Amino acid sequence: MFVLVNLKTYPCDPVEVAAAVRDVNDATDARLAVAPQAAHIERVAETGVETWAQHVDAIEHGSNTGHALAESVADAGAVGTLINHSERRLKLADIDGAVRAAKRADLETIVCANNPAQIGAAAALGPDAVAVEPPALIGTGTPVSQADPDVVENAVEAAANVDSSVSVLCGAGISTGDDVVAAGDLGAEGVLLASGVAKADDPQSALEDLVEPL
Ligand SMILES: O=C[C@H](O)COP(=O)(O)O
Repeated sequence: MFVLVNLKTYPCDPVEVAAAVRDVNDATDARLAVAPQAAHIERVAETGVETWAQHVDAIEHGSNTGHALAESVADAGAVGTLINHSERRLKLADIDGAVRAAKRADLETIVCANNPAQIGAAAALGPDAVAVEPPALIGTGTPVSQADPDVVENAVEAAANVDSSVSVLCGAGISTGDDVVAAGDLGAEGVLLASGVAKADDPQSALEDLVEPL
């Protein structure tokens, strides 16, 4: 399983969490990575953890003030990027452009979507993976893999119907090892999570519990 920890803009120490993700990754068969804010990518990547961006824009070098250029994110140390996270929604054309920009910079891509229908559309854009996240469950601690298993199974089916090479992750409310196992049982190849680790008093302990059954 792939466990991608999104730090969003939570007031955690990104380097401390990154070091915990790195150490737990080294002690498990699961693949763990972290997605810090853009301003923290370089410091996080220096810990040796697999580092992802939270977003890139559908742009090239040029006059794009305030945008996130895929090449700059890669230069800072990211190896992949989320696109169209529920908290950073894009228009369809911009999702397509962001996937292309990420590929140009050799970044792995995960396109997020709200539901299985959107997952099918996202898979058609040719990302490496898609992630289904019902917005109503994000940050609630109620795991999508248990509260809404149909959405995960239907997302897996929707992606496979379009392109069987596109992996499917799920996210929202996932905070325990049982939640991750349930996601895998529904056909997800990974999970996207945030508050369960970024808001934990002891992120390393939270991560150890997450991967313990894997
Ligand atoms: O990117 C992560 C997802 O939005 C899930 O967030 P959460 O684990 O806090 O529910």
